[in-house]
Amino acid sequence: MAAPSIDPEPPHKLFDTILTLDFGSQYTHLITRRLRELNVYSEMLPCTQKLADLDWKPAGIILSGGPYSVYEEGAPHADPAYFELGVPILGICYGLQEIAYRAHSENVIAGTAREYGHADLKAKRVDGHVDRLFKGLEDEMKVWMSHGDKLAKLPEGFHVIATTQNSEYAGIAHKTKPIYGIQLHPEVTHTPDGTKILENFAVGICGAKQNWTMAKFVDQEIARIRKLVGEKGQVLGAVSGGVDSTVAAKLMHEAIGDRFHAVLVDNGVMRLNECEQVKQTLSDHLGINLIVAHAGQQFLDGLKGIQDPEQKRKFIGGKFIDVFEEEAKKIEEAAAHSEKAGKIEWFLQGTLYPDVIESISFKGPSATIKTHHNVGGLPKRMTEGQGLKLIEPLRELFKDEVRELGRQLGIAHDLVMRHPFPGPGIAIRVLGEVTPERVEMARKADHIFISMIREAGLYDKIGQAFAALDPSRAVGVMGDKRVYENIVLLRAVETTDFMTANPYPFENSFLTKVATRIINEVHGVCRVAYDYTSKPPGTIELE
Ligand SMILES: Nc1ncnc2c1ncn2[C@@H]1O[C@H](COP(=O)(O)OP(=O)(O)OP(=O)(O)O)[C@@H](O)[C@H]1O
Ligand SMILES: O=c1[nH]c(=O)c2[nH+]cn([C@@H]3O[C@H](COP(=O)(O)O)[C@@H](O)[C@H]3O)c2[nH]1
Ligand SMILES: NC(=O)CC[C@H](N)C(=O)O
Ligand SMILES: [Mg+2]
Repeated sequence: MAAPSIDPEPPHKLFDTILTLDFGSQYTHLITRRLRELNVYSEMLPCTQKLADLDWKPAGIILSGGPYSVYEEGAPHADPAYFELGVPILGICYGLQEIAYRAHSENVIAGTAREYGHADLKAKRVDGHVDRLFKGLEDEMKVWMSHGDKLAKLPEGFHVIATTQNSEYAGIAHKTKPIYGIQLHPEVTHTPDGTKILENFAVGICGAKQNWTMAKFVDQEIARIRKLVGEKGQVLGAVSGGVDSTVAAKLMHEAIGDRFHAVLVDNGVMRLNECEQVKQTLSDHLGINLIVAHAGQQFLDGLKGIQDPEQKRKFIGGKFIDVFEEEAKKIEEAAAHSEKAGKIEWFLQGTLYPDVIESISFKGPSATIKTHHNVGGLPKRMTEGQGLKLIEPLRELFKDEVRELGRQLGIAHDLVMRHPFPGPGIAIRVLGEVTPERVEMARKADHIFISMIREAGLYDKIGQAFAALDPSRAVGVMGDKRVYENIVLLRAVETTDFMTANPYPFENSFLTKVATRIINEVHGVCRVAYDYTSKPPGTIELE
């Protein structure tokens, strides 16, 4: 995982920020998402974060849900100092139980029945009106619950602000301090009024300004990069033509112009005409100084004989660095006698917030399913070997925020909405051994599939689609002749976060047309199959 970059003025110092302390719920990041959708900036930190180690003051604090029971040994607890800070606090589910438990350990017990799913919540009226947490939500509302523990008693100094049939204490508030607790999950879409509750907390109660906008972020980020890099600093960036690296590159170009050097590695396993197209888009349309390093042969030679997916990924990750290191040297040598002479000090990376969240989440990094080449090792060996410092302008953003940022920067719709494409490219879509002939078959099939998806107007409805080549062969009859040829696997998924995904439900007739074209046009293929596996248990890529 990327090392933190040096930030002179990170967003939490520029915007009113709600701090979300993560107690391990599956939904914690959604709290941050919902707040940002309200234009309120929010960051998530593990529940073990001590207030004294925080160098900024949050406008409010949210304690998330979590899988533990507050009363069990080893259960996590928030630093008591947050309760002395004087800023509003909202506990959600485990967070509510944490608030009650710290008042008295007997306040929370195991419930007799788990409450999982929908419930009808009634905000309680006091002197004729509901609490300000439920402002504008006077009527009964549908909410979503997921808990087994419950409050046995109301903590001292609190009163009830909402109930459900099963939860006497579905919402509580301190009588004099701005401390709130709710048993329901406002962050999930199954609670339709949840965003309003979060807005009432963040804006109404914490007084956070709703000024987190992409336009403002762009200006601030450009200023931040200029300050960080200085007047002469040079930045190297690995740019794939994918959304993240293109947006990061454009931002960098806006900030420092030609002192930014983008390098695209033609690794021999890119899609049809991809390198030419990326070069054209970046150089001609976006004005970015892009160098294409033609290293296809090196990659394909090194892949010879490798069957194992992890071995392929590791080889490709390592080779990428070799090529970048060579390019960095070449750029420095070429500039040696010009006014741009000097060492390249910085390395740009398109790290996104989900990567950061995964590394700081209380649950800890997830088990390694596959080594993503960029996360696995690229920056570390790169930065250590070359003594480069990392710069990560997107590390606070979610993917759809990056897309929005791309639009703000004037990047064309097609590029902004482009499906992700993994760094190891077609090499992990040719299952088993990678040979130039097999890469070519997968490449042609992929091109036909994607073109037909575009023509059918389906591209933006699909999260990611591609064709892969199976390592086995099948018998067929073509032109009255027996053939024993290759099998193409088509995969297309609907997903928003790429963590979970469902197969895209194409019409049969569409898939039949795609299969016919692939068999007719891609020499060496006699069968086409569609992959119906969701993620989990499958992953999006096949290797
Ligand atoms: N062929 C390549 N040449 C140079 N850099 C690459 C190449 N492939 C991947 N990278 C680097 O690896 C990073 C991670 O790749 P990843 O696919 O996650 O992001 P992306 O390509 O920018 O965007 P997307 O997720 O939309 O494909 C890229 O941001 C880029 O820095
Ligand atoms: O840059 C990348 N380098 C990699 O090594 C890599 N492996 C998978 N992916 C992409 O990550 C998303 C999730 O993929 P999986 O479900 O296969 O893990 C999907 O979008 C995949 O395309 C990669 N991206
Ligand atoms: N979703 C949650 O935060 C659950 C909290 C606690 N583990 C319970 O079962 O009640
Ligand atoms: Mg990519």
